[in-house]
Amino acid sequence: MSSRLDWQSHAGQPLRGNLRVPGDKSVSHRSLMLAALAEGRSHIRGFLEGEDTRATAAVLAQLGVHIETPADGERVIEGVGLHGLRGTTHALDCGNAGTGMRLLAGLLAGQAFDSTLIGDESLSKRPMRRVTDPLAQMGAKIDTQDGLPPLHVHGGQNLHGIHYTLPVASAQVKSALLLAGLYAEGETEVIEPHPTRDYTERMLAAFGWPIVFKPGFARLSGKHTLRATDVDVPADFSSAAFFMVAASIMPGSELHLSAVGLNPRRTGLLHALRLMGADIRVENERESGGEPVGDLIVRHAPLHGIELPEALVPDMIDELPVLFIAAAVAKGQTVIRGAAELRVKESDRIATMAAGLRAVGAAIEETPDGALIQGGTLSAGTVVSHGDHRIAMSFAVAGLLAQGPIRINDCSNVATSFPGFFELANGCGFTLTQAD
Ligand SMILES: O=C(O)C1=C[C@@H](OP(=O)(O)O)[C@@H](O)[C@H](O)C1
Ligand SMILES: C=C(OP(=O)(O)O)C(=O)O
Repeated sequence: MSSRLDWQSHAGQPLRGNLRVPGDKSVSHRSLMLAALAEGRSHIRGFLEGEDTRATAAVLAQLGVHIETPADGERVIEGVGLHGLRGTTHALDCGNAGTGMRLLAGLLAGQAFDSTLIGDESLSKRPMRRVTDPLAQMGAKIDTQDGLPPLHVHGGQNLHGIHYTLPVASAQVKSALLLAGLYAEGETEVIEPHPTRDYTERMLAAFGWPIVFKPGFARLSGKHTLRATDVDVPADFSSAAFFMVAASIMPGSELHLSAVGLNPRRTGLLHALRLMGADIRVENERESGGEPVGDLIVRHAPLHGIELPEALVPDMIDELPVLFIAAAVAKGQTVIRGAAELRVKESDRIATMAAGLRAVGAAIEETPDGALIQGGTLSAGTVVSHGDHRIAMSFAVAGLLAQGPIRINDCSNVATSFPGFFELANGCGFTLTQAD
């Protein structure tokens, strides 16, 4: 658990530089899990050294997987095979990571042994029935505390495949079912009304598991074998997002962001910012480790408010907090709808952003599934992040343009997804300081 840390974000310089943000969190979690269950040795490069992904690595190590760290951002994993994990009576601590806990719930549902998954204060408040209900339909037995963690996963259950239509757009739920499906008799099919990130599907295919998938659909059957493979993790679009908004709003800026993952289910913010008038070019598009990547060149441009197309929301679910900042300094009004899922993230991100923006003088009206934001000038103020990494980094961006410093309480969880943000930001023109 990290200690309490507050930041102040002051007026910045025009942002300049060539940055590579850390590895993708979603891909890093999945690469650990699939490599652990594979036959043979996998080498992961570009691994996110964040607290969330390290927590997943520690859980797998507790389950008997040998994981080496030859260098920062690298892991070498000796796969134990589909049935080679060893049970432990110790609780498995997922830290702050919803992804870790929900995917592991699916993976552990198929084991011969019992396990208990726990998390930090924020994770302990996040809804788990979205995974435990469909897993129960597959024959899993998982006890919760009224739908919240800890999760006690009973081993030795015979799982069977189901055909399941997701009630909410969630790659975590889809992935939990597919991971349980590896252990199930028959076919597991997941249908998504709104397609979500397909890293689990792509990576299962790369590890040699037969799977059929297209946007909004995935189907696999159980009892095949995963074969070790090397994984190159792209830079995390969600981390790049803070710099995309920062360079867009800060006059005189030009930032180059290299090798950013551009999976189409992640790039909603790019489209939204362009609709607002942003000047973002994608260059050198290529494939790396089965994922599209590219370099982004972001120049300052005057932004105007938009009605955010609802169809973009699932493709930018983690980027909405920083879009709120872009909207708060844009010309005119921005309307965000269809984003109720934000209320069940590390904090209630609609409420937390609305309170934070009001604290720095912005005009924002909260709605059940979004917000109406009137662009204008931001003032000095103090913002409570509720220990939510994306809120903390979003207000660090806001401080660039505010008329006085913005104090951001409780920034230690930035290390869950973006270790080194503070230094990288200060290196390209931010003025972030640690507050007493
Ligand atoms: O599958 C994943 O890696 C993730 C899915 C999203 O969550 P939901 O599945 O709850 O939408 C996202 O918010 C999270 O940061 C990572
Ligand atoms: C919601 C997030 O992550 P998780 O669900 O894994 O905690 C996030 O990183 O913004």
